Amino acid sequence: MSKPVVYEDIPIIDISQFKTDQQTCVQQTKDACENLGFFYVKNHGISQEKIAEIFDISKLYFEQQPQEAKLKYSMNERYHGYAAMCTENLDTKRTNGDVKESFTFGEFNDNNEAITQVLPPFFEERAEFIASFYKDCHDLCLKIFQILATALEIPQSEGGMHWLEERHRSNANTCMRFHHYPSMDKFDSDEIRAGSHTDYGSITILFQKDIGGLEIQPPGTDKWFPVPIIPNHLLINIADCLSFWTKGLFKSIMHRVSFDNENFGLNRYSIAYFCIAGPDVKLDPIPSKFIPTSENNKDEKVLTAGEHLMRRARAAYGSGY
Ligand SMILES: O=C(O)CCC(=O)C(=O)O
Ligand SMILES: [Fe+2]
Repeated sequence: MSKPVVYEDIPIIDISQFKTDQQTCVQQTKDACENLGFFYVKNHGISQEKIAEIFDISKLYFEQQPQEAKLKYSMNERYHGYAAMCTENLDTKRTNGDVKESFTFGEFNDNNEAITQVLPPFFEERAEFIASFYKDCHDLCLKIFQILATALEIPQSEGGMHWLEERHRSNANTCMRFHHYPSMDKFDSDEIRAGSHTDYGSITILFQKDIGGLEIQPPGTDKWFPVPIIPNHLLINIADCLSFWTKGLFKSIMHRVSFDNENFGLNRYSIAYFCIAGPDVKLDPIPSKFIPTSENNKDEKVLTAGEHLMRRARAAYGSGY
């Protein structure tokens, strides 16, 4: 048994080291994925100016667009678009709804056009910038996939360091979500900003700003630990598909966003980039010496990334979408 992890142990990975000291970078990342499934990255290549601008766009949208205009572009059947306050229960055992509103962007084409949804004019006017930010996020995920595939020592003949990238050639299910968690007049411990959940895709990049509240539950515990915001660092977490592909070696752990006595009166904004494999990509084990092989029952149907996503999204949004 590895030692219990606490939040102080959320590792910081300098991903520029993948070029200069690959062994250290790869080993640190592997340990982080096996222990906690959450880590910070620094020298990640996404400019602070762009991050500030994308937060400005998100804030302006939630603050200034009339509710009627938001609702006109409500989530479509692919869960892209606007989701009003309390329409999602990330913890499917809860029914009050998470105290947040969100807007989800699907994929963009090379002309910066959204291809899975019709964008509201407010975002259409800013589509070039939003698409370029989306691409920055994707490029960062591809870098992280190279590190993870290297860590797993996937044989060249099977795809080597490109094994994970290959499975993300289609970005059809990847999405970027703006969150606005509004302030509350009084602290109510029964309410939650985002109920406890694991993420559905491969990895998530989380951009937080100013106001904390994110908490994680280390594997094997029932305790929650706050995740501090570290300036200029991004938070990465392993999501379900990577846990399936590694048969649980990489951890997709429970996290939530809660109210506390200090933050309940403050608006919170965050942005998540959920990098998700192509819809038909199978979630069978990665060929790696670190992952035990078992005799697969040939008749057993292997779940695909798309099936897992739809199953989880349907549970969280109910039949409302
Ligand atoms: O807003 C946050 O900090 C986290 C949100 C989250 O975990 C999610 O939407 O999956
Ligand atoms: Fe999450």
